[in-house]
Amino acid sequence: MFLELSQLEVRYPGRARAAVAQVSLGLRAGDIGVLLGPSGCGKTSLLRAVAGLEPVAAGAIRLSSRVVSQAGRVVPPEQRRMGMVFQDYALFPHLSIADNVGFGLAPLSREARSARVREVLGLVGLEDAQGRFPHELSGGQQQRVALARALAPQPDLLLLDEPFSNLDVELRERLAHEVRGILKQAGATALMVTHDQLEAFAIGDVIGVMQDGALHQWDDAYSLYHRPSTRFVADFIGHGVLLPASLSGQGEALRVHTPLGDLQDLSECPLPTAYPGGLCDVLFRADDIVHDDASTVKARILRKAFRGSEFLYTLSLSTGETVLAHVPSHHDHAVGEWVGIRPEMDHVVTFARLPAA
Ligand SMILES: Nc1ncnc2c1ncn2[C@@H]1O[C@H](COP(=O)(O)OP(=O)(O)OP(=O)(O)O)[C@@H](O)[C@H]1O
Repeated sequence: MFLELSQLEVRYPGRARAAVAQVSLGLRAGDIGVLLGPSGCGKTSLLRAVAGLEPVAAGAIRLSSRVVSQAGRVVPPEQRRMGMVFQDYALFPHLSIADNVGFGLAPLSREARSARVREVLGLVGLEDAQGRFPHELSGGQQQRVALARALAPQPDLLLLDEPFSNLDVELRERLAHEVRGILKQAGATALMVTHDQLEAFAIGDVIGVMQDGALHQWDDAYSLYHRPSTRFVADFIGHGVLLPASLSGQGEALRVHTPLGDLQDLSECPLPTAYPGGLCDVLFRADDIVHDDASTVKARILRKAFRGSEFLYTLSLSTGETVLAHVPSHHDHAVGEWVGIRPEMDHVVTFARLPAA
């Protein structure tokens, strides 16, 4: 692993709870990692610790197997060969784009510096902007300049702190895709913080979901969505609900009884002995529920949200539970109508029931 965090803990004076608690993860060279989570979950504290801007209370941060942070010892940021991109671009307003990008290249000769500036501005698609000033560029262009400036000295690791949060929602996801392309072309290893899951999915090879300082899962986007390892991840990523279910039998006779009927495809399903009395909760994603007029399971439409090619229906079952379903938008039913639905899932994701409150 290029970047390795082991049992990392970050604490602030006077705060009883750790801002980052026992986080372990590894990022391979050339990979883009993303830390995702709600406000206050500790992602910025973790990024700042990796940058060397925050001391660590316990555990260690290693870069290329060398310890750069542990309790009582922090290699300063300037000795870590890292680049940083912040949400506010932090460009120098009185310097031209070329001078902004060349700022960290002082040790190079004038020729080498301007060649490198041209090269990285080419990488971010702004080779023609060299002589312009930051205020003459759009927000998205300024952020690409900030990226070029961070990449210019060829850092070992690039850290990005909510780099798109000052941009329009539509621009964010597009820029995230573009930045991914740029980082891959530069062969950069990067760690980014965001609270926006579409951004995280667009840019990350591996994504960590954090809550209350803890890292719940460090995985690719597909696994976070389809194989969430905790209830929090299941709830935080994508649309879905957890419904009470019971497991019975084993082998071919293994059954999952749910309010939507018995589930057929049981790959990855634990045995009934995994839960007391075989009672558990099962995750139903909106795309696990198919609209089927022939189905005996009926649900009433509570709400519907138009998403272009599909509707996101919120449905109430006759048993009282609420489920979500993505339905192609040519099936345009009215709120209050009863429609047939059936589950269609690739695999079953189960969690232990929460103790009754
Ligand atoms: N300098 C500080 N001093 C004391 N407590 C802090 C400090 N910085 C952050 N915290 C606390 O540490 C916890 C984690 O904060 P952090 O900024 O890392 O979260 P975050 O996930 O990045 O949130 P956001 O998305 O809102 O920036 C929070 O409870 C926060 O109040």
